[in-house]
Amino acid sequence: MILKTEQLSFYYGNQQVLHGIDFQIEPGITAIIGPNAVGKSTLMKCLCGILRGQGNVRLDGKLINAWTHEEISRRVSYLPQAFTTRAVLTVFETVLLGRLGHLGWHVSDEDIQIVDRLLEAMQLSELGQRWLNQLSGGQAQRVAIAQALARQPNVLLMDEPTSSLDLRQQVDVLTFIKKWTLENRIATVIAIHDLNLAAQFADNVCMLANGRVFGQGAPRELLTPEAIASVYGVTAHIVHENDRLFVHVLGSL
Ligand SMILES: Nc1ncnc2c1ncn2[C@@H]1O[C@H](COP(=O)(O)OP(=O)(O)OP(=O)(O)O)[C@@H](O)[C@H]1O
Repeated sequence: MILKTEQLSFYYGNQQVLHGIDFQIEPGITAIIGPNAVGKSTLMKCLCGILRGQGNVRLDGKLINAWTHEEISRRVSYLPQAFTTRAVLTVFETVLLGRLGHLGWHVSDEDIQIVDRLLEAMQLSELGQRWLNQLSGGQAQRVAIAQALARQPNVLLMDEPTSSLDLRQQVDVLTFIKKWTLENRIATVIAIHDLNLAAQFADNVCMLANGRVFGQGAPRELLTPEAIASVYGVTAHIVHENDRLFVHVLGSL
């Protein structure tokens, strides 16, 4: 177990958003799914210590409050839903910034190799010298993902990392994130709306409803018509084909 919550609750003022969440993250990919405003981003922010709720969050068994900010940021990389920066930087420099925690007196060959590999994987090699403010939404999102990976964390938290990407990019980027997760034996948590992508790439799914964990388990166990109806209020048909699971949404209940 790398990251764990015990009876985690969170309030914004008087509004309780998370209600006693017990959630465990193992190496591999965990998808957090659930309707709008259910608390996915809030949970992600609690997992990396940006927000502090009631109950416990444990990183490598130790309470998150007991780690310093630097210690957390060396282990956990968090990619927020909206990546905005006014910094005047090129694409290459922005991804290299992800190496900040690793840099010694100078930028090593290894740092450059990692940045080059990530730029290539995110199909950004041609754009290395482009200014950040000259990118499309999808390109900027891939720069943010490359920077998060460049930090080489033990835990990678990504809030809707494919929301601006076209169909091909969604698949290519998630395929690379999965490969990176396995290669580095890390735990990657992805908040995502697309249930088909969650089924395709996640080893584990955590389904939230009303600020609570509705269920956690393998996509096949969790993504049933009954669960989808109960959590999203839609009727869905599930098809199993060539070891893959497909969710067809038929309509609102
Ligand atoms: N800074 C804040 N102050 C007050 N309320 C907030 C704040 N951030 C989020 N909320 C509220 O908390 C609830 C959960 O928001 P959160 O962003 O965690 O949901 P989400 O599941 O990530 O939603 P979405 O799928 O729409 O991105 C919502 O009702 C939201 O309006």
